[in-house]
Amino acid sequence: MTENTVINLKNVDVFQQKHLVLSNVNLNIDKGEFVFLIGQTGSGKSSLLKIIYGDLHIGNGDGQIAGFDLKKLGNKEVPFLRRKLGIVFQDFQLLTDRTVEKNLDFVLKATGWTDQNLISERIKDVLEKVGLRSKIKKMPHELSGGEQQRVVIARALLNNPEIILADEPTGNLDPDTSEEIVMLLKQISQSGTAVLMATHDYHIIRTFPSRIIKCESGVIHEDAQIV
Ligand SMILES: Nc1ncnc2c1ncn2[C@@H]1O[C@H](COP(=O)(O)OP(=O)(O)OP(=O)(O)O)[C@@H](O)[C@H]1O
Repeated sequence: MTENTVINLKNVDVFQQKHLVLSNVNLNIDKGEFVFLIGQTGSGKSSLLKIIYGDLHIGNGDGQIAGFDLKKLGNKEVPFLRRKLGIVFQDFQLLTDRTVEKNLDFVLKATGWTDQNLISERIKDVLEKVGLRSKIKKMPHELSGGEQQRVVIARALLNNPEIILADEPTGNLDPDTSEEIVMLLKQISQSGTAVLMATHDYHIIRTFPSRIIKCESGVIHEDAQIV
């Protein structure tokens, strides 16, 4: 572990209730790294992400995530850990009853922002980053699937996260749009945010050669080869 480490898991056992999903997980991810997380359905990818964002408690082992010690993480600290993380899922989970701007405004206010000028600036900044500045007043249903996913990525960037966790972020998108989303996540990683992306999409993995971690038979392997 160095000063650049943002995810460090040591000898971690991942449980779903009493079921041991992954044992003895050792994983180190640095600032700015882009990492694919692969493995068959049920192999433990989402469970591993849940450990990282504090949704599952670690049993055995140790974990440091963006400066938080998972062993000492109580329910009260979880929201503070989540502010260091941007979470992007397959189903877009935008609030459907309000505009893009109001979706982002809601998250900033919920995470303690109060100055309306700073809020407006931040919303414009993140929309600029994802190429959607002109869609600020649109409702989610007026956007394509790819655009909605970009808004979700913009939302994940609001609090300048150290890590983006993406669980099948291209699962509902066509191949070209999927490539655009992954290109955007790659760009984000190049500006210093680590990205850990769970995917089943081998076309994407081949198109964007990156570090790969595979969940298989209850353990993780580093740098699995994709044929
Ligand atoms: N809430 C839960 N309670 C009990 N067992 C669970 C729960 N969630 C997942 N599991 C089990 O944990 C194992 C790992 O599931 P997980 O969702 O992490 O796999 P995954 O690799 O993300 O799969 P997928 O690619 O289908 O999303 C599976 O055997 C699953 O049945």
